[in-house]
Amino acid sequence: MSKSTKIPLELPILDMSKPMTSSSLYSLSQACKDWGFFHITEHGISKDLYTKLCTLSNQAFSLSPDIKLKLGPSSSINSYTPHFIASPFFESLRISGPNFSSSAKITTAVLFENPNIEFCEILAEYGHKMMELSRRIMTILLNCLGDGFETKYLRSEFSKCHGYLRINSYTPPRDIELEEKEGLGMHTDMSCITIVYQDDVGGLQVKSKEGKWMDIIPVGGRLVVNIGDLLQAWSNGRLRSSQHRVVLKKPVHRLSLAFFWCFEDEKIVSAPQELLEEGEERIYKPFLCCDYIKFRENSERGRFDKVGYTVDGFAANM
Ligand SMILES: O=C(O)CCC(=O)C(=O)O
Ligand SMILES: [Fe+2]
Repeated sequence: MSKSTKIPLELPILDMSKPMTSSSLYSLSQACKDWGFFHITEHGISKDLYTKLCTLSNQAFSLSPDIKLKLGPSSSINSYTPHFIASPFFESLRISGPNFSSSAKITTAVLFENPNIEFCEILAEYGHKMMELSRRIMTILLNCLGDGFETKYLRSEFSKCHGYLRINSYTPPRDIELEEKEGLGMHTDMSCITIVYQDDVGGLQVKSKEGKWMDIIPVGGRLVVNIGDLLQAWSNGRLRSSQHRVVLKKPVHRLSLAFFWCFEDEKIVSAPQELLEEGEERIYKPFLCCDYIKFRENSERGRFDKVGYTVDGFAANM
């Protein structure tokens, strides 16, 4: 991979402690249409919680491959993605809701022989805070889509959403400075929304409509939010699920925490009639959420990269 030019992207920053004004709603709507990415601050997740979660996660990743492989990909627990699946430089641990604590217990019991109580408590706190944050962000996105949409759709469409956390660890090769490498290939997320904490190493990039890769520069205290395929389909393309990737440029370890907030498996994803302008057709056929997840998960290619394995390839009304 040749060196990519560094093009930082200016995205709106949403202060979660303040009420939305009409101009902040407008700039958020534009960013969701153009990029499907924005930042949030004052989100209620403390630096202390991040520091603890990152330290414990790094301890888990530093264990031997034999121990980590007990968690997956071929074990029934299946909460670990080892190197060489998404990329040679990427490995990942998954903690699932709604009971983050019990998911964390199972995972940490395998890793550390006994459940690591501190790790479990921190993962449960993080999981629950992310669930609440996702709901608050969805409320704002519904307000971007139209007057009264929050009242109409938040409960009826999004109250059964579930979440899971993927802790991503990137280990670049030593000679990385000679040639950049993809730590995580181009993909779209299968979620409604994803909330990402990236450490200060950076490397997350989003693809513009013109096909240029733009850098999402990490800034302390800010989280990245991006729209996933399920919400792109539900909003009839008004909220964009953009292709993104992670590029490794420096010989330093990188950690990220990606929280995915998704519709329940049995939900039929279909854009509400009210969202369609007069004469506008649905761009996606209504589909069962779990059928889409299966379509993506049945192949590692679909899970982590490659165009075609997106909701456009699955349900577009062509
Ligand atoms: O590591 C990152 O910054 C982003 C990870 C990501 O895109 C994902 O896990 O889907
Ligand atoms: Fe992603």
